[in-house]
Amino acid sequence: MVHTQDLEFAYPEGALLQFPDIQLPTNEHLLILGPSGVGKTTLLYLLAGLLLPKSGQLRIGDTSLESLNRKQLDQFRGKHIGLVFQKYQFIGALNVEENLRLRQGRKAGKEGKKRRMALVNRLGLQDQLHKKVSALSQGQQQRLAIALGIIHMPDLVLADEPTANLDNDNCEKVINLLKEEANISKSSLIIITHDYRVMKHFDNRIEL
Ligand SMILES: Nc1ncnc2c1ncn2[C@@H]1O[C@H](COP(=O)(O)OP(=O)(O)OP(=O)(O)O)[C@@H](O)[C@H]1O
Repeated sequence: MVHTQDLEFAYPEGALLQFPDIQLPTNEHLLILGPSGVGKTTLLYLLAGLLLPKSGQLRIGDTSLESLNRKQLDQFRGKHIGLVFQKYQFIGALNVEENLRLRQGRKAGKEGKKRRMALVNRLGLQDQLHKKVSALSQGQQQRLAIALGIIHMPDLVLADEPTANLDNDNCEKVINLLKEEANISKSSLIIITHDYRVMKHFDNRIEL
């Protein structure tokens, strides 16, 4: 469950950004739409605990993020949140499988391998496992970003502009993959975008 109330943020010398309240039950999906510059990425960073609000409350599951210090926030994010970012979070020196294994952590073991293989199969990346990330096509990198955001079965997946630069066909595919994978992982899903093509895929929407 994601719950925010009266969230406000201001960059140094920037205007005050105020965000509508969010109430998202477990396993549900939410689309946050808005034009460029309105504060979408800032809200996503607040939800991920990467920025701290000026005021307001933010709860994910039973945890109030404002009660955590930096280190606890990092630990909480690593375990409970999955990020699918505009700028991909790959380690270029590693191949696809190594990137995924690193994200899963040391304890993943046999179950982790099963999960990894099932996920890459569903995302059509099974033949790319031993390739360096830089050798993947843009579409493959986009699917790897989804895999990295969800492989650890987080409570909440946050996706920032996942359909940017995609044609209509790939836009549909990426949204469907995100929704399907979130359902399989029993993760709540929040997508932030200025891409109004995505609107029809979500009943639950907030406009900034
Ligand atoms: N690091 C920063 N320092 C100062 N101001 C910033 C910083 N990052 C963003 N801003 C400003 O805060 C506002 C919100 O930015 P944000 O990136 O959250 O918008 P956005 O809706 O995600 O935009 P876009 O769709 O173009 O990515 C904008 O006016 C932006 O110029």
